[in-house]
Amino acid sequence: MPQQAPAREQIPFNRSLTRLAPEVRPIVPRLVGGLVVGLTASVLAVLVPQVFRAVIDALLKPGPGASAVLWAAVVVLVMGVLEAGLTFLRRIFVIDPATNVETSMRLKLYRHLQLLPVSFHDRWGSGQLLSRAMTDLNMLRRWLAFGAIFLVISVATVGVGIAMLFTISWQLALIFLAAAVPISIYSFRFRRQFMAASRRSQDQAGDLATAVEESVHGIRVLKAFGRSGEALESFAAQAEELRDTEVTKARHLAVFSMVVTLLPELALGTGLVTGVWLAATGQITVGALAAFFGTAAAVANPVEMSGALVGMALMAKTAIDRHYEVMDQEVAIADPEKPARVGAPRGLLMFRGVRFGFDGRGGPAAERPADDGARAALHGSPAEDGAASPILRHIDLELVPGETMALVGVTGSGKSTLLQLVPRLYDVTGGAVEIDGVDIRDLPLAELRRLVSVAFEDTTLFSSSVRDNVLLGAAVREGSGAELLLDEALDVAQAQFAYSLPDGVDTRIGEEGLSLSGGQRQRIALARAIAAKPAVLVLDDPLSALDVATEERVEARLREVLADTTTLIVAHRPSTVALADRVALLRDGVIDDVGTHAELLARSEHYRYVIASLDAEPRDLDSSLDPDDTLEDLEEAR
Ligand SMILES: Nc1ncnc2c1ncn2[C@@H]1O[C@H](COP(=O)(O)OP(=O)(O)OP(=O)(O)O)[C@@H](O)[C@H]1O
Repeated sequence: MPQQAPAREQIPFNRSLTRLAPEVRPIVPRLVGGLVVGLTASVLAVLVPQVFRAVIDALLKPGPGASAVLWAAVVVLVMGVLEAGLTFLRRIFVIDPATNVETSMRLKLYRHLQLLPVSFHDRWGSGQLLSRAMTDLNMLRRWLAFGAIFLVISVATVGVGIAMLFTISWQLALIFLAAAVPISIYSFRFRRQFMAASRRSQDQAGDLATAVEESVHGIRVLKAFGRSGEALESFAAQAEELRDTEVTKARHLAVFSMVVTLLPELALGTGLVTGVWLAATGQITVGALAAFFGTAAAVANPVEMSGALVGMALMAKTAIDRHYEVMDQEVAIADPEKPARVGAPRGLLMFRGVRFGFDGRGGPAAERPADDGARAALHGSPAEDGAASPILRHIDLELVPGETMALVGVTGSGKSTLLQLVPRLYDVTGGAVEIDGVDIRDLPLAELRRLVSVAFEDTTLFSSSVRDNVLLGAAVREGSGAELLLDEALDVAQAQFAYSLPDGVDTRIGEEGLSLSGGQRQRIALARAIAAKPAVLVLDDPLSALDVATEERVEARLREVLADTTTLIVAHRPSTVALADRVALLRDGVIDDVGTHAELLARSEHYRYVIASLDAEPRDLDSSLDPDDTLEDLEEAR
């Protein structure tokens, strides 16, 4: 299972917000518009008590007060309508742009995920990426459209309100202001606690999403081994952990909300007693007293909301941090600054002193290649020699154009790893892989991946038609040329079954479509590799799931294709070895020997051992390889 994302340093709030600046800049005018109308609506609400003050004071004065009441009613009505209209306008101003920011950030994240090397995806759980792409960005949108604006409006409303309170009575305003001191002190503690819990919960939600994804993917294994119960238990434990964190978060929020509700209420109570005394002693008018309570209530409202608003802001901050943790990951495998071209490809594939090792976290180990200092400087290869013991210590191998070479070695010797270096799924940590004499790191990635085509042992099909899956890497993907390519590829891979599917080659396969058998999937994947018409074909045991008869048919057709395509093929079966012109024996991180199957059988004890331990069938060993190799030879080697 991929590990969880590594823990990061605490990033100050303002620095997190600064990261968002380029995304938010284009929508600033709309946000400011939303803010202005929102503020105006809020200030109107704070001003309403001033009208009451005027009315009450007018009524209490001797003389006719009825017209004042009527006017006041009209003013309050107009203010109410205005406030409602402005609130509506605020939503119109901010919803669209906030959604645009969410979509644009999601697209950038997706694009970056596509660019990031396989080593990154080895390390990060899919749920962590899923939760960042969906939940975090959704939260950010809601904060931009509502939380951020309301936070500013609330602060401004409280500011204006307190200023109004001072115009009414400085004594009463001071009482109200006194409540702000403990609130401010407590808010620091709340911020720290809530931010930690929020980070924990968003990470745990990501892990939970990974768990769901893994168990859905592995549902057959879980069922077949009767381990659904254990899976549920482990999931329940993770879900429980998340629940605990959510409860902790809610508790912090509840305590803070209690403080910000209680203190203004206490201030109001104290203000009531003091206000009545001030009015009774003639220090303020009755109208002023009424206005004080109206204004204080208008101020208390945003203060009470501040718990939720601050909580939302902290969750949005966590979402920003989590987003940029991924966006900050270096695209270590990228196009070269000065790209080279191969011209008309011949398909000469060379491994020159290639070294490679994983760093224990799935990434390529950092090392400075002793034999390739200039290259290292050019490509910025990381330093720290010997960060991990290399799987490939020194690979020298040459495949001449059109040659088919089988790669054999004991399990775990690094065959698949070596193959993955050719399309640059991982970069060598020393030495170089070259195609037609050009270091593959000097080729634009698009060109390299046009030159090289792969079929992995573990086939991945996408949720789309057979046609789209097969033509995924093809130069032409529409029209009669594409149809010809498709027919040919399906024919070579013996995947004609695709025409008999419910909608023929338009049948949707993959995760959301029709389920195919392992052998059918492998043949579609093989057809995909063939349809790309590469100069170099890299096949990782592509026939392992086929039955004997189908394998024979695929091999017969594959030989024709392989005749003029340079092919490196990992072989786990003697019949696959039989496809090759030469065989390379991988042992202890080096190419131990290269030669024809017969030559290696004759001179390499280790080769005889490896061949004997392959998934041998009498048919394969007797007929597919070399007429001189007898089963007795192989049994002896075994
Ligand atoms: N992403 C990865 N992160 C860390 N180690 C890895 C990773 N992929 C492979 N390895 C390790 O590299 C070694 C070589 O693996 P590789 O899959 O290349 O072997 P192989 O020769 O193809 O094996 P097999 O014949 O069983 O398919 C193994 O020890 C494996 O555990």
